[in-house]
Amino acid sequence: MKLGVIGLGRMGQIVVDQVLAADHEVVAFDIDEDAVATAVERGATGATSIPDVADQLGDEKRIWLMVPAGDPIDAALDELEPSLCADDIVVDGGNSNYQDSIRRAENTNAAYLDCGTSGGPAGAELGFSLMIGGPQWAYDELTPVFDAIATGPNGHDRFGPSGAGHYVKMVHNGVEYALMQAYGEGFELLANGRYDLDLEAVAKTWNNGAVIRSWLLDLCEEAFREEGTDLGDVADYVAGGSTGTWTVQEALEQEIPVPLIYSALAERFSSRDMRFSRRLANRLRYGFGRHEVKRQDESE
Ligand SMILES: NC(=O)C1=CN([C@@H]2O[C@H](COP(=O)(O)OP(=O)(O)OC[C@H]3O[C@@H](n4cnc5c(N)ncnc54)[C@H](O)[C@@H]3O)[C@@H](O)[C@H]2O)C=CC1
Ligand SMILES: O=C(CO)[C@H](O)[C@H](O)COP(=O)(O)O
Repeated sequence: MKLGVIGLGRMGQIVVDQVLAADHEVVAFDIDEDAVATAVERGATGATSIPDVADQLGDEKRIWLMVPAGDPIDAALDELEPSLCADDIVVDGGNSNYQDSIRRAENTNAAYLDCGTSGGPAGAELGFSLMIGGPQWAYDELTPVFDAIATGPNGHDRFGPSGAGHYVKMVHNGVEYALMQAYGEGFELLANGRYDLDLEAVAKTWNNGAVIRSWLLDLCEEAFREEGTDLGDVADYVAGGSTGTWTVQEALEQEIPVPLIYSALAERFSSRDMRFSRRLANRLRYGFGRHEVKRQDESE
């Protein structure tokens, strides 16, 4: 199969590599010329623009978008649309909102597959886990490509019509937030608790047979090994947040309680600013109890 890959960043270059390794052809494009050059070095054919990708693919175009979620997806689709027809297939492998994916599927001439991708750049050697929504025929047609990019045939599935793939990935990310928060809280207690512990050794021991072993715990072990048991100068700041926000919004709409996921999201947000509510609580304790007001340079 000949696959067009648009977006050759951390994830897109892996898609290129895996598809080439499975003996398919790749036509690669990115707005960053260096990224295109890298893909060409690895065996892809470079394209100079999105319409050039479409031209090089000929009839029955199969195209994988791996650009950032949001406007870049719409911009890429706007450029592709004049070249697309009903026999073509476009996959969005990024972290798009499932509602955007439903809208895009309705507004394109091609079959549109929304594909949640998990595993991250660090998991590339194993292959990804792919959560897919959209027409069954398009999923069947692209199964050789999914087999190549995923861990194998068990590493991908179609979960329903348009939106289902990104919906499942949205909830996956909510679970990811909660797991990270749970590991974080456990290690925070150990770091400040009764014993002088080597946290890398704790993570390693837990990862060998413990109930809570996981890839995220592998990554905890790596973090303590590389940064030190006190995490060195790693900042108290967690970026991201969009997929967790969507998960919580959806849970509210469905009236499903997700307190762990919400707490993890709130912890992220509260890492970004000094919290007004905590500052007010600090001052109120003085108000009612004449407890000392901690000032900013002495808050540790
Ligand atoms: N990095 C990760 O761990 C994971 C990322 N994702 C999702 O995959 C998608 C891509 O993520 P990354 O590869 O990490 O991002 P990235 O920022 O490393 O790469 C994005 C690439 O898209 C290119 N690009 C942007 N607009 C473009 C356009 N209009 N036409 C062509 N190329 C364009 C950029 O130049 C860049 O090379 C995002 O939706 C992200 O949320 C999903 C799972 C894991
Ligand atoms: O999808 C992913 C992992 O599964 C991406 O790494 C994503 O960026 C994580 O979400 P956030 O940026 O909100 O932390």
